[in-house]
Amino acid sequence: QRPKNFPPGPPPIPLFGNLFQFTLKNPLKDFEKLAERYGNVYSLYVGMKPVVVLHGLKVIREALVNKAADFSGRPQNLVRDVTRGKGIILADYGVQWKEHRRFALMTLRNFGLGKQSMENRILGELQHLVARLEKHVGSSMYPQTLFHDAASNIIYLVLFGIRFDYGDEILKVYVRLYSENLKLANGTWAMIYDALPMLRSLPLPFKKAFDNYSTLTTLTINMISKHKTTRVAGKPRDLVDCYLDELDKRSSESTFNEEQLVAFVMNLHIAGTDTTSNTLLTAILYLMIHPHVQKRCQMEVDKVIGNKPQPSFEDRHNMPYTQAMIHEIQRLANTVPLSVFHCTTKDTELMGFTIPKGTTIIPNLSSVLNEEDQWKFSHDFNPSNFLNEQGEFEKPDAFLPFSTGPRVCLGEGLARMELFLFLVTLLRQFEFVWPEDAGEPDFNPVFGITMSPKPYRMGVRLRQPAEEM
Ligand code: HEM
Repeated sequence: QRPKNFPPGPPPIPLFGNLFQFTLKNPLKDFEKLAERYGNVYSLYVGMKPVVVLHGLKVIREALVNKAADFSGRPQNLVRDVTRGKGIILADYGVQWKEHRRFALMTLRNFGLGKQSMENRILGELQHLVARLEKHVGSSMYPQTLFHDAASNIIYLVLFGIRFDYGDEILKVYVRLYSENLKLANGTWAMIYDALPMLRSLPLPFKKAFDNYSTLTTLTINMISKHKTTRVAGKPRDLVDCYLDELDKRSSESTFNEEQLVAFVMNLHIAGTDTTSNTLLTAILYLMIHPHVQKRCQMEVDKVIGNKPQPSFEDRHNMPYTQAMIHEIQRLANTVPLSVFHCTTKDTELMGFTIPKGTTIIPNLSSVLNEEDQWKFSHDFNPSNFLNEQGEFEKPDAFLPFSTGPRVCLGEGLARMELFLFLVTLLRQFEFVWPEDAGEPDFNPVFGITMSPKPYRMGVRLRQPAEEM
């Protein structure tokens, strides 16, 4: 029985709710169909638990922005149990979250979003990436691991000021465990965990998420301990040093403590690796299949960067087409399609429906990124979605890959800087081609909390700047 005046939805079956109505391989189409049938605010049952899905820009903005205080909690589920609500991503909408979010934003800013240091860390990593790609010039390679490693290194450079060699064994463990947990978190077993609490103590595959997290915690604690041995209080080199300085300043009642630091570090690593690298992988896939878009970006890159040794983030203001291409990639990559789930913090109302406190809310960001009346070309890959009639870069309101409201992605600034500097640097030096023997490209992504393109090979060629061609 749905609560009184609750959003409508398909009838659930006892115990399992609406679980069997979804193609677990990719439920996004099912979400689409349900919105057509029940409207832009509808409900589902995951087991016995009601969940409300928000579809389209208008509804998502109404909840996450206009009624932010009511809709910015995080629900109780597998991921939350694994992390015990520590850190930022899954913290309740309360003091711990607020203090850590404010600290993270401020520190990321001071370390150089808009200033030099962050940019230098990214550009430094890119030199390693370029050197590695040069080894593959004239042949083809699978870029997945390399891009993951590079994105992970950037977060590590921000957190600890260190990087791992590509293919490093510890890095492999990190990336594997994080990726496994991300896939587990959105898969069948996570739903079964949520739906059927009586199964939670059994040795079923969701136990792996707890084991993985425990290994990651130990690795992170070791990293922090090692970092402390070279730290000078009051002279921060990176984000972890800043946190330790903050710990020295705060009283014992503060929400800042060592356990939080471990979760905080892991949060930023997990949130910043798969998201950025999967977006980059999507970019290269589309650019290989649309060589005219690749070429047009390269012409713009050559014109604006000229003989400068490296691009800078400021250059984006003179590169409307490349900016449009990157945003269009983010729209289609749909990297975090269902956002991170929210939860109501009190009994509330939305679009005339009543939603009780503690209800899980799924903001379907995918529905906004593909919403027909919001985009000139909602179904195609077309950078013109982000260009006005004068060819200037323009960002429609429905560009929400980072979500919106107080929980909006905390790493948006860093991610945007990474995507720009990565793609401009790579397109400047290389041409990427779809290998002749690679068959038909598959644009259907692998579904998860973060979506990734299916593994593919990319052909790497060295290129000459346009004026020399
Ligand atoms: C293309 C790259 C990225 C995309 C598409 C992306 C997307 C998102 C989305 C959709 C959310 C959920 C927002 C919500 O709950 O409404 C989120 C949250 C978050 N992201 Fe990102 N993200 C990206 C990169 C990053 C990076 C590089 C970092 C690390 C610095 C990061 C850190 C976070 C954190 C800490 C949160 C939780 C915020 C909170 O709960 O207050 N993200 N991100």
